[in-house]
Amino acid sequence: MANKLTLDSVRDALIREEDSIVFSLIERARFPYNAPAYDSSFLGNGLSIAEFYVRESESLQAKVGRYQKPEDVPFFPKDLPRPFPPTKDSQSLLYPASASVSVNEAIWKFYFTELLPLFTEKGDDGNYASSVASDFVCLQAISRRIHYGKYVAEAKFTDAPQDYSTAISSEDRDRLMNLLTFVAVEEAVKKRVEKKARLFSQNVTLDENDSDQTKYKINPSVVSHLYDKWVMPLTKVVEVEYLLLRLS
Ligand SMILES: O=C(O)C(=O)C[C@]1(C(=O)O)C=C[C@@H](O)C=C1
Repeated sequence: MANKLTLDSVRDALIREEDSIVFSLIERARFPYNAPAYDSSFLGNGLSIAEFYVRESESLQAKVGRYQKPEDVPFFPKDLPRPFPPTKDSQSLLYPASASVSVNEAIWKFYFTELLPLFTEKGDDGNYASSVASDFVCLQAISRRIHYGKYVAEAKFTDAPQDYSTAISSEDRDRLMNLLTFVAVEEAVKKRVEKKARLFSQNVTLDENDSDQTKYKINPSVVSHLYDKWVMPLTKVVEVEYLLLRLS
């Protein structure tokens, strides 16, 4: 995140994050759904391969200093080890009491139960390790994008402190939701991510007439659906929750 927080600079960061999300989904779509990777009885330790992989990966990443930034939110924050390299005390641009907001439980749920079956083929090719490694990249990219909502909220608050303070003091969630919603921006986001999915996931060949160019590695409309149904609504939840803590 840039040093100076403006709504434009945060929106630029959100746009950049779209690339990461689209590419991560394309990578995961190389493998079929692979149901055994999500079966909690498969390993015999009560955890699915996916959950085991994410827990262990987060533990390692925490040791080397990840999860110090408000947009990097772990899925399993309990008992994460402390980082052992000295971490630079980065000046957060956020209001400290609000930095801890997390909607990762909701992200975990929609990703595995609703999104994954939408963009992977049915089937089982045994590539469980590669599948869950790709899932983790998808989850982190989606989570980071959604938790950037904290910066969006801070920028909006700074632009109109009076309007927001009144709604925050009366804990008026509906008013906050109204204040921070820009329908035209949301429409543009949905169109842009669909276009990116179309461009990034086409088969590039040198033959102009090759019909392969219209075959996509992921269905572009799934990406706009992802944004419409989960990414933007959850970003707004993060914004509201952040703001409600903003004056505490
Ligand atoms: O750009 C903003 O103003 C945001 O709050 C981000 C976002 C989004 O998630 O893309 C969410 C709410 C707005 O209605 C528009 C877009």
